[in-house]
Amino acid sequence: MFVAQQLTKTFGRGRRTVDAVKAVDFTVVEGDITTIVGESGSGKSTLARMVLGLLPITSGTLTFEGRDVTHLRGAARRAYWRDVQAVFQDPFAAFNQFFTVRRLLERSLRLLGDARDGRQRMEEALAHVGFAAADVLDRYPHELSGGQRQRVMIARALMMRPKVLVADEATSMLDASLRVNVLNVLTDLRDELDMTILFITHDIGQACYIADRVMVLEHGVLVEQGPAEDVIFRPQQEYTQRLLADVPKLHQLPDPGPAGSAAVAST
Ligand SMILES: Nc1ncnc2c1ncn2[C@@H]1O[C@H](COP(=O)(O)OP(=O)(O)OP(=O)(O)O)[C@@H](O)[C@H]1O
Repeated sequence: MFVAQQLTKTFGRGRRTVDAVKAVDFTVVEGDITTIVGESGSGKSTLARMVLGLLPITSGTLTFEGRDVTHLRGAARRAYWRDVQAVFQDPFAAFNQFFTVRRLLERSLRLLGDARDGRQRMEEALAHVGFAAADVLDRYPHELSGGQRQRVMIARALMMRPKVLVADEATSMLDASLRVNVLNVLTDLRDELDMTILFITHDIGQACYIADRVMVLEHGVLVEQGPAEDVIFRPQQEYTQRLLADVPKLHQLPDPGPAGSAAVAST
């Protein structure tokens, strides 16, 4: 679906440059969940934003379904965004707190222009993330849990009927039980709609949970990539081994205090 060759992003000029992504080569296969994993600052979001056409690419090439999409602009970029949709980390940021879910989704539908089947699209998209439209459309953001908000954001992306969903730390702000719920939504989308998903996370544990393929970024360099079972069970790089060594620590259950149980109860 995507082929990236020597994809590079350099921020700044002169001596004050940051090489955020350095000559990265990769392929994203249709119908796969491909996870980009790496520590904070490794260049994951920069890479995702280049793939989304949100950040100019310094050098290298990116193709989507065989077409060059390295430097898209204007109408071509808007057409690309119908095929390639994003879900970001903070579902709060995308919500206007005075808008119901219906109004939020209707505004997105208007971007489609001719949306005669809008209502059907909305209901279908909500069903894909496990909501009955009647249960959620008239709710305000504060009436939804973090996981529910993130599922609404995924539904909003799905209304465009994209071919690819880019999820950038889309589960990072959720507690463990809600996170699994959203990860399961993503695997269902792959299984039921054959959706191609690019999932960005700092947590290799989540990559273990959902990925078909894993790409490991270290300081902007793609140090390891391959089928998930190879990268996770037979990591070749010391950096990947180190990320994997942290998994049990990350997934230890926190002390279940009153706040923790309240968060789970509100799902
Ligand atoms: N607009 C920018 N201007 C200058 N440097 C930037 C800019 N955006 C990112 N960087 C730098 O590029 C590098 C990669 O950042 P990026 O946000 O892609 O990493 P990340 O792996 O997504 O990190 P995190 O998980 O913390 O979001 C970092 O050194 C960062 O400081």
